[in-house]
Amino acid sequence: MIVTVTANPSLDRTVQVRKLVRGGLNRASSIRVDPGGKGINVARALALHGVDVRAVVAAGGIEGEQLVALLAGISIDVVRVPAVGPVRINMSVVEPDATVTKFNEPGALLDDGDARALAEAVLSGAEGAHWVVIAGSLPPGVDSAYYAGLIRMVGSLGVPVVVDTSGPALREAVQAGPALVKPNLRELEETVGHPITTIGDVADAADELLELGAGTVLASLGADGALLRGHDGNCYAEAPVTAQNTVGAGDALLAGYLSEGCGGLPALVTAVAWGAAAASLPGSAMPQPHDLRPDLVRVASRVPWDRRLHRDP
Ligand SMILES: Nc1ncnc2c1ncn2[C@@H]1O[C@H](COP(=O)(O)OP(=O)(O)OP(=O)(O)O)[C@@H](O)[C@H]1O
Ligand SMILES: O=P(O)(O)OC[C@@]1(O)O[C@H](CO)[C@@H](O)[C@@H]1O
Repeated sequence: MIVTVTANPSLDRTVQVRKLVRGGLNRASSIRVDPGGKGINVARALALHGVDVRAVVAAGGIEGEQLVALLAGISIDVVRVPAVGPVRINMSVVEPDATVTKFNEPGALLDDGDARALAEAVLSGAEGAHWVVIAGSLPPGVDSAYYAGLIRMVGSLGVPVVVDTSGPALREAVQAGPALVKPNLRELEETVGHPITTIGDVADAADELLELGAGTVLASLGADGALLRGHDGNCYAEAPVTAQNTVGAGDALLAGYLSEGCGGLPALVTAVAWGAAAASLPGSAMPQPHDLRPDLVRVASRVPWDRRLHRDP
């Protein structure tokens, strides 16, 4: 069983427009709502592939009820900690050329009692789990050391932890020694404090995370695929697809990696297939088995260290 933790979930509202007019009236031609937040997305992707998964989520208000209702059709054991504040709504505006403009709310204040209840809900069901996945931002009111503390507590149960977060919480979480960390390019740059332009730069930044305390680094590079770097080596893979909406692709990548229990290159190949499939789907839809195109995944026999990265804004 895999346990995911989402301290700051969301309802992901995706609005399609014909043209985005800044300062003007934008009429939507279609909308969709997905249950969101990184840990929730990892759980959705795993459940769609038959993996036994529990999602522990702090979810208050009627938006929290809606979030749980949206998850009802998927085989996830949802453990809801009824937080005081309502679940946020994150909006993506999509233009016909697939440009996505995303607005993430900070989320409602999570008070000390809620944060403690969330940690207790994680710990009470973590023993014997294959992984605990801590993913997404921290909501207002929660100390940046919260994830680091949770990693240490879960680690003391002998359960490996993966973390995917951002800002000061990411650096502190890495120092707590998670088995795996999944940064994207922006998160790598903010953690090491300098720009990254090539795959070689990604490897150097990943080395800094390994030195800080991470067991392995799965760096997601958008259209450039992903680099897996550990103390005993590295591998690189990518899959060219026509992207429709990349929101949640990093969560699908991570879920794919975890679904291959053995790690290493086979897990990276699965991860990239799941990430590319998510990027080619609308909204923050997670891929199902029939969406996957493993035939598109290219594994580099030699990592192209000097290759310059495509960058999203
Ligand atoms: N345009 C694309 N073409 C092909 N594959 C893509 C594209 N965008 C993303 N991917 C795949 O999805 C993975 C995750 O993408 P990315 O690095 O953008 O994640 P992320 O920033 O963590 O996303 P999110 O936070 O929205 O989940 C990449 O490693 C890659 O395998
Ligand atoms: O604000 P955070 O917690 O960093 O990210 C939240 C979020 O952007 O991440 C998911 C995609 O990875 C979305 O479902 C959600 O809207």
